[in-house]
Amino acid sequence: MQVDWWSGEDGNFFPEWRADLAGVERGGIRAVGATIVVSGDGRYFSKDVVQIITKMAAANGVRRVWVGQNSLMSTPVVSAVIRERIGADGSKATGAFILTASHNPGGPKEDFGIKYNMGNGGPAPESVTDKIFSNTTTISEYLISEDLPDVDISVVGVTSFSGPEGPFDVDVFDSSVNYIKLMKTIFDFEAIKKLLTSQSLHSAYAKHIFVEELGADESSLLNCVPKEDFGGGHPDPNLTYAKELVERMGLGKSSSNVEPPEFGAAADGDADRNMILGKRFFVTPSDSVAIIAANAVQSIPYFASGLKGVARSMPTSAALDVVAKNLNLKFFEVPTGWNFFGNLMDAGMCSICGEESFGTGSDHIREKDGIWAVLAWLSIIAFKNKDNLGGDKLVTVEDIVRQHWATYGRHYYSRYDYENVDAGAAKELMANLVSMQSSLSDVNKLIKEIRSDVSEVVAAVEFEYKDHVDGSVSKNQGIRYLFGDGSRLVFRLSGTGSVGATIRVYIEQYEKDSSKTGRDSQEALAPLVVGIRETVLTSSSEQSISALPCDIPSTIAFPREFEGKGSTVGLEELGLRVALVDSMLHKFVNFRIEGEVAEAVADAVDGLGQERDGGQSCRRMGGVEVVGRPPL
Ligand SMILES: O=P(O)(O)OC[C@H]1O[C@H](O)[C@H](O)[C@@H](O)[C@@H]1O
Repeated sequence: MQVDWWSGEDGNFFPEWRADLAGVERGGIRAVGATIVVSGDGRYFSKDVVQIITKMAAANGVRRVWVGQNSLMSTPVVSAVIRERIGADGSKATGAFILTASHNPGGPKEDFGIKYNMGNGGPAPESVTDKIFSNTTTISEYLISEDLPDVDISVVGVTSFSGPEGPFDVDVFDSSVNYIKLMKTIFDFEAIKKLLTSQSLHSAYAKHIFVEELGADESSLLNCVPKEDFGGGHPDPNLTYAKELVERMGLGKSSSNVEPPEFGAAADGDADRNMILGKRFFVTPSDSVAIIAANAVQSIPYFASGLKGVARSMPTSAALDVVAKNLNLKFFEVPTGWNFFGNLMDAGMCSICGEESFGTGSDHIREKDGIWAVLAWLSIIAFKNKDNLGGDKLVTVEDIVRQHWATYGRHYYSRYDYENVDAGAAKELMANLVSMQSSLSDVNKLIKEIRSDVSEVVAAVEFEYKDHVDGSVSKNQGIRYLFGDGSRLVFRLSGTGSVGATIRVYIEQYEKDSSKTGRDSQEALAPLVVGIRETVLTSSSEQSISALPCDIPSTIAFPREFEGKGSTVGLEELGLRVALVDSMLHKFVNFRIEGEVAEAVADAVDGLGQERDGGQSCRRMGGVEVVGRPPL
């Protein structure tokens, strides 16, 4: 379709701005003549924003805007489109505006966000985002072609305009085609097709890939029709928010007679994060990337000739490090944020990477990729069962994880989040933790007084990263306390929290003895948790302590790992341990303990006072609030 959109009265539309734009780079991103992708997870406001950005692009001399049909394009697909798609006129994308607030809820009263991805398909690096931010502090005017008509983005096709900045095209297309083509070059779809009997998935692309391409039953898909408000749900793929899936997989509280499927997975709003589940079994993201790396060469055709290297973000558990060491692979530890992996991949140094925040991916694109992670897991399961399909007993997700622990050892792992903390006080708390680096003997004395069975802190360091490729340095990336037995405690300030500050505490302990790798995470980590919480409290001033949330209780990122029927830990014992740990912390803050363990805690420490809250099972004991959801 050809449209003449410009209706400037004197034929001289914003001439001074045009002159300014000729050859100018804005924030390091060249606008004139560019081809930009604009799309996202389809959340509320996306369709309006597509039209606004298109009009601004036209006014800024952009040559083409590529839009996913109905404004839909997941973050990994955007990355693939930037890297792989060639327009009808031979054009390639310059960069992309991704309209999403990722794993945060959507809707008229919820979140909206815009991310910018670069020409390599990856997120903009700090140098660019810093520049964008600094421009926002000085901007005094912006260009927009308000008379450019809206484009119907529900219909696939190119609309060409001619206007004062020259020709301008809006190309609306179905992005799943490019992505599926790419996935077929990576995975053995036939092998996965043979395997698929039942699974549960969440993604706009799920139907096309898993039902149409791989033959899965449509009833195995949950929430796969994009909605502007995600149906009122919270799109973070974790055990707390993917409630329906968690129930279906036998990890919830309801005792349904229906046998759960062998495999379940979830993605977030823009399908870059993923959660992998087996029947009554949760795979931590840190284990997931390690297991994919350990099995990739045999199970995934794309990696058949070997891995260039592997990488994880700093707070992610060291499970991947052990795989790298055993398989003699190059290994990198980078700060939190996917852009750090991109540089390594562009330089051919890394094939597979992952983060504890439910991100897993490879160098096929420059973003984390939820569907890729699901296909990777299905490929591993298909490979492990290749001589066994139709047999009585499938090698399951749980079998694969337990085999992995038996071979490489297990990293028990938990993350605690303190949300909505006063930003100044959070900074102070972090500064105190940094200053404690110089008094390790005091820290050790303190910990030993509380628990003699915790090994010594041998180093406390603030993580700083020098990029292996461009030499840039990223400072203040979190504080690590490293223990003699390989355990780690990490403190970092979240970069994505939306109110005040969020402090994250990551707790990790390595167990090599295969007879001990089957324990419950909370039981295994209990001594360490006691040590660290007391350490935090001692390091903190009155001000930062009181800034830790009281009204809004701290949340816990990973619900307690369920061990299925054969739980090795008595809830009562576990409850007492948790109570011990928390009684130390809640001297100062309300700490929320939830779910089965919460009940056990409540029973164990009953008598300290209890209340009912809004019909929900809830008791308060001193500062501890107990509600009916699973903890860690
Ligand atoms: O800073 P946090 O809140 O811990 O979030 C960290 C995460 O933020 C975003 O989702 C990035 O894409 C991830 O790469 C990163 O891991």
